[in-house]
Amino acid sequence: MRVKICGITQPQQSIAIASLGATALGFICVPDSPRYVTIAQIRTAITPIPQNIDKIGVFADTTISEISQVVTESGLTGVQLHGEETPEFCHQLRQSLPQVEIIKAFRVRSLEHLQTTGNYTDYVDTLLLDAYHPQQLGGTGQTLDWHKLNQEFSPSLPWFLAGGLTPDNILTALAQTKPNGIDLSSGVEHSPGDKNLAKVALLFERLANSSVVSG
Ligand SMILES: O=C(O)c1ccccc1NCC(=O)[C@H](O)[C@H](O)COP(=O)(O)O
Repeated sequence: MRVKICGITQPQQSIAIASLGATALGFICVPDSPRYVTIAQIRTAITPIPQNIDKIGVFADTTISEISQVVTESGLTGVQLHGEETPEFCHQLRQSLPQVEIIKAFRVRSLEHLQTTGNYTDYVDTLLLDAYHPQQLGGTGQTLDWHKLNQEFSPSLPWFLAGGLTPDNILTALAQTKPNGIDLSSGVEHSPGDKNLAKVALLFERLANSSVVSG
C-alpha cells in the first residue's frame, strides 16, 4: 500500500520520513498554506531522497504554466490538484507534463459529489479523497465517513484515503475502506509543517503489525 506523508517543510524530516517507510512525500505549493514551500526548498528536500519514492507537489486552482515551472525546476515526480480543477484542466496538464503522475483530490461534501470522480478517469492517474472544510483546503484533520465511503465508492482508478488520519485511527479506517494508499498530514505533526517523527514511526509500526494492510 502507498503511504504518503504530506506537508513536509524540513529537509531533514524528508529524509527521516522516507527512511521510516513512506512511499511518497508531499510538498504544499499553495502560497496561503502554513505548510507552503518554495521551489528551492522542495529541491533541497528531495535531492537526497531515493528515486523509488514519489515526490508530490500539492497545488490548488493555479495555472498549468505555474505547475509546470514548479515541477520542472524542483524535480517533483507527481502533482496533486487540491482545488476545483476540471477534467479539461487535468487533460491539458497531462499534455504539458506527460511523465508526471496526476492525482486529483476531492474534498468530499456529499455522496453525490463522489460521483463526479468518474469524470476524471481518462485524465488523471490517481484519485484522493479528503474531508471538506469550509475555510481550509487541506491539512484540516477532519475525517470522512469511512463506512459510507465503503458502500458508495468503487472507482476504476487507484485512490488514496486522506482526511484526519492518525496512528490511532488508521487501522479502523483501513478496516472500513480499501484504498490503494493513505495520505496523512496534521495527524503526524507537532504543528503545521513540523512533522512529529515519533508519530510517523508509530504509524509505520502499526501498519506493519496489522492484518488489515496488504500489498
Ligand atoms: O496541508 C495543507 O496545508 C494544504 C493546503 C492547501 C491544499 C492542500 C493541503 N493539504 C493537502 C493534503 O494532501 C493533506 O495531506 C490532506 O488534506 C490531509 O490532511 P490531514 O487531514 O491533516 O491529514
